[in-house]
Amino acid sequence: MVHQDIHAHRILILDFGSQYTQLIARRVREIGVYCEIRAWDMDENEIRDFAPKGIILAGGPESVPLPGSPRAPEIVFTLGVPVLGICYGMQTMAEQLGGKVQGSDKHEFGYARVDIVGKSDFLAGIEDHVDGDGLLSLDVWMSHGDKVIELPTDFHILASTPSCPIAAMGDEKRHFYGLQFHPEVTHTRQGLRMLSRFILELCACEALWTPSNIVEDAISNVQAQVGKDNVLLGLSGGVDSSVVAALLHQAIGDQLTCVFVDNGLLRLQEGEQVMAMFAENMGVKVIRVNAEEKFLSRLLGVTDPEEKRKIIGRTFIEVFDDEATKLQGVKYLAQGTIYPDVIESAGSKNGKAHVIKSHHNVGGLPDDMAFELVEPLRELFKDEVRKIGLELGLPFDMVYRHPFPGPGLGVRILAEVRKEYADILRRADHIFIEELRRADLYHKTSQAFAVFLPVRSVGVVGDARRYEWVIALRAVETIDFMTARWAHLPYEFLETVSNRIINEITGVSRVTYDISSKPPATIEWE
Ligand SMILES: Nc1ncnc2c1ncn2[C@@H]1O[C@H](COP(=O)(O)OP(=O)(O)OP(=O)(O)O)[C@@H](O)[C@H]1O
Ligand SMILES: O=c1[nH]c(=O)c2[nH+]cn([C@@H]3O[C@H](COP(=O)(O)O)[C@@H](O)[C@H]3O)c2[nH]1
Ligand SMILES: NC(=O)CC[C@H](N)C(=O)O
Ligand SMILES: [Mg+2]
Repeated sequence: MVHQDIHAHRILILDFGSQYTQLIARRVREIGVYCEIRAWDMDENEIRDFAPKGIILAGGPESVPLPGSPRAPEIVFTLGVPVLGICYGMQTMAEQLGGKVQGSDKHEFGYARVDIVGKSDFLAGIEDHVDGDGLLSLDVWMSHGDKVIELPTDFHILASTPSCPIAAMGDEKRHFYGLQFHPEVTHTRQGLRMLSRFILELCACEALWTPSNIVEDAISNVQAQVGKDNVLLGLSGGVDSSVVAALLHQAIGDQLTCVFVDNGLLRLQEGEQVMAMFAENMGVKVIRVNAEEKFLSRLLGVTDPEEKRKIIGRTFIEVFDDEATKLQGVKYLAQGTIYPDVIESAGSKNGKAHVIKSHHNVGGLPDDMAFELVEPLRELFKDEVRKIGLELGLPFDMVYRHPFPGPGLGVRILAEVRKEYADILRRADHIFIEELRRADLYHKTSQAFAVFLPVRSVGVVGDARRYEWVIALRAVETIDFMTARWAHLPYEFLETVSNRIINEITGVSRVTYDISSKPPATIEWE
């Protein structure tokens, strides 16, 4: 039984376009409190109805002194709840409450030490250093050009640096606070404590957002939504759909049927593993559809990445549709949509973000679709999805496996997709992953895979000339997949993988390692 509404104690985060806004939300969730990110121009009535226990104004690239720059809705300051402004959020708060902000194109970026000034509820007991005179200071991370140069009415300075005298400010009565630095990044050593202080003490939120509460809540919501009807779930064996399968299996048992589509673009033995795990071990109803022929024939002659993605997306839906028709009486389609998918597709809808690539499961659903959607992970970040996967009893290895995109090898063959290329790539990928596991490097990288390059290159294997294809290896480290650093894998390790791929796969004469980070490259090659 869920005795308390786990969404009741909630924080609203208004986004001014900073890259760190998602990070703030993840921190708030880590603290155990539900939060949502909304655009800075959220409707005032909606803000009232949202009923936040506190509001965070996040950072942004714009400059408060410039005409037309965004402002927080006035209601933020009249609702009677605590408000925390971070960077741009602090600057607009200062300006809107009667202070002054000075623009500058001189950027202050990186580590700074700020001195704590006076006493406040907000920073009491939070410090990194105490010098001989009892002066307290904090190690923080800054990224700004503009700064607040006059305090708004009733505010005091809480922290200061020589170049930024108002580095933190507060109005203790209303519990309005502003930080010029970023508490959400780990380089601000006490950042999490500051956010906890704000959320748990000043906003008086209870930490109800825990994995077991999330699971209980999701189960009862799904039961209420679907009643006695049947649900179809596209199961890929990836983290998100697997967690949905486990969750729905607990919630509605036999009303769930999963469809696993073998599109011919999967990793080696993927199908067998999915069937073993779900159908045999967990007793979930899984239909395995062999649609290799269908996918590959439609992809024949197609080389444009976006076109491939669209064909694959459409074909998936068609297969789900066919299966649902065969099953009859299926009213709901379940999906593993997670919160970043929702935020990012909203971004592209508002025209604020560019479409870099069309993800096959977002925005790809036909308007006249006969199903209603069940998306129990819609509010969760990937790390939360993983935690509830463990809570639901899925094995660690399944929950912490690398993501694998729905279009699969289709976007890792940089050419027309042919079965012979897919077969080569599958084997190369398998060797790479096997070696990563053997060297205990799999969980030290966030995602790793091989890419098939349609280039022939000369080699010599056992005195014989070879004129064959090139395989590129890609491995990245990332937390949120929005930015990523190429993984600095040991040379000896890369050597082992390269030797195995060239020696064991006759169609390959050369292996390269991708050393591009995201941005400017993306993780996948197409
Ligand atoms: N081969 C497949 N068969 C059935 N459904 C699939 C397949 N591939 C993808 N899907 C559907 O598309 C959704 C999105 O794919 P995506 O790869 O983003 O998620 P995932 O596979 O569940 O998790 P992960 O991101 O860890 O790979 C999945 O949740 C699943 O519903
Ligand atoms: O389910 C998916 N359908 C897709 O169409 C898709 N495209 C990219 N990805 C995955 O998203 C993450 C970021 O990838 P990019 O840096 O290439 O955009 C990486 O983890 C990619 O593997 C996809 N996942
Ligand atoms: N990170 C931020 O929010 C930056 C705010 C503002 N654009 C500045 O440069 O000061
Ligand atoms: Mg996947």
